Amino acid sequence: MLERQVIIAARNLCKTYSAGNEQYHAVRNVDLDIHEGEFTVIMGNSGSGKSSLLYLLSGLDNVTAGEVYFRDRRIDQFGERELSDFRAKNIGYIYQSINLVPDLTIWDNVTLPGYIAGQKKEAIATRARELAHTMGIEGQLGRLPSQTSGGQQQRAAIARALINSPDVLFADEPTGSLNYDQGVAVLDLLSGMNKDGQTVVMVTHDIKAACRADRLIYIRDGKIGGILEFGKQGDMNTNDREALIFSFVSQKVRV
Ligand SMILES: Nc1ncnc2c1ncn2[C@@H]1O[C@H](COP(=O)(O)OP(=O)(O)OP(=O)(O)O)[C@@H](O)[C@H]1O
Repeated sequence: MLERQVIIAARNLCKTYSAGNEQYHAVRNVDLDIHEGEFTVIMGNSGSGKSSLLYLLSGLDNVTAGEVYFRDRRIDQFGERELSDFRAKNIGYIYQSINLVPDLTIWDNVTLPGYIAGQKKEAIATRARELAHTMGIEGQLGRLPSQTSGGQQQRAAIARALINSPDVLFADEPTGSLNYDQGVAVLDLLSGMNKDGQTVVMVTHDIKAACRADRLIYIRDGKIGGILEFGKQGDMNTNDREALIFSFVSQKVRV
């Protein structure tokens, strides 16, 4: 087997939130490697710290303690400007709540991060047209998000996350607000991009969605509760994979 390249590494990662006099330890001493080209899925109960972990790995939030490396660069020590430049160029993020800017058209939403990353107008437009075609939202580009369906908004959010051809695409429950067919279409898009080499890290509650994983990480109380490795196995059918994930997750929930 080829040696897997680590693209993001977390060491002894901690996140503590303060609310009034109380402190909440959402991420506790996590050591984790994300491999280049893999489809990593993160599962765990509600409130277990999945989104918090994603924010730290992607440089969207500051760590309380510990280290985050992107290849050989230590991003938790970046200043604000360096961090936002890093995020714009290297990271794509699909938020749990879609998060399109309501008074910008779909086109403007999709292209905005291109301008933030300092790309040329023509290059942004070419990439945006290409992504709109792949995502099937060409007919919606002139509309406001409120004039499109949830599935179209989610596909626009994916296009926006991909406009700068990021090294890593993070997706926080990208199918959470979609109906079954829309959800499958979005997962097919993510799987297709992964087959073409895109590194994907996705949080989901859905076992069927988790079947897309090469590697499944289970989070419990802010810690890694277990890791299930599939690799790029074409030989395991979806039913067997689903049964394996179900038994893995059920066991982790019970422990
Ligand atoms: N800004 C914040 N301030 C205080 N506590 C927070 C904050 N953000 C998250 N938390 C708490 O940290 C814990 C982990 O939250 P997080 O959103 O990471 O969980 P999650 O596993 O993604 O949950 P879900 O599956 O419900 O989205 C929760 O108990 C949450 O209430």
